[in-house]
Amino acid sequence: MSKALPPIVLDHPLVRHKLTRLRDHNTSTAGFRRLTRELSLLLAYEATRSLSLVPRHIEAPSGPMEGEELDGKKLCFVSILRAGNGLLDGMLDLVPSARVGHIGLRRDHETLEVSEYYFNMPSDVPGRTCIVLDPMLATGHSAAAALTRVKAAGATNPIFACLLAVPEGIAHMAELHPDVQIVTCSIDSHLDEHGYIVPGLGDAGDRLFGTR
Ligand SMILES: O=P(O)(O)OC[C@H]1O[C@H](OP(=O)(O)OP(=O)(O)O)[C@H](O)[C@@H]1O
Ligand SMILES: O=c1cc[nH]c(=O)[nH]1
Ligand SMILES: [Mg+2]
Repeated sequence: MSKALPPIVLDHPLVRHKLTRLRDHNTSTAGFRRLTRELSLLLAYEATRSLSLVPRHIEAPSGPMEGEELDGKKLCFVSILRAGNGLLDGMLDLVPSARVGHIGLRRDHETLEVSEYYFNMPSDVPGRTCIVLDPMLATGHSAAAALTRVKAAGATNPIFACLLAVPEGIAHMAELHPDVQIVTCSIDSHLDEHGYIVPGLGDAGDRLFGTR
């Protein structure tokens, strides 16, 4: 089997500070949303590091110069519903021209298997770099299912960006998608008996949308 790409972990004081506030169960719904948006902007900065550039000639105030611009088609962010939507605004703050796809995946609380209830991608995915978004990489079933769909739609070199990952989810992705670069703000300790990340931040969707 091919060797999986090692995950990239953001090691920055701002990320660690904001992540601690995010994990705090006293943080309000509004605070959780704001912190998720801020963290996703920092995540976008790292997740887009490998994008390629082409030369671009411009007239600077001091005269002509060879600058650079992003190569190829516009980026596509793919949100895994619901909680992936919490990462979208920060990503779009940094890359406003990106296209957006959505994949609805529901995790069964007993079996931890996922089922798809929605799929909507831009029509011209082939040749686009897709960054799949979900705050949580727990068992990895949701991320792996989403990556399978995004690859089938023709995405080139897809990337997976999350706030928290655990070794179990990273191993599942390494088995099924060793070519996918994972970018995360933290690798937490383990999963509990209900498939929740420890220490984690609770249920990301519920905290973002105030549903529990
Ligand atoms: O790695 P996994 O074990 O698959 O778990 C991670 C998934 O669980 C959560 O979604 P959930 O099913 O709770 O849906 P929600 O976003 O609608 O709350 C989370 O947002 C991920 O999509
Ligand atoms: O800890 C977890 C695991 C899966 N989904 C969440 O929202 N939180
Ligand atoms: Mg949830």
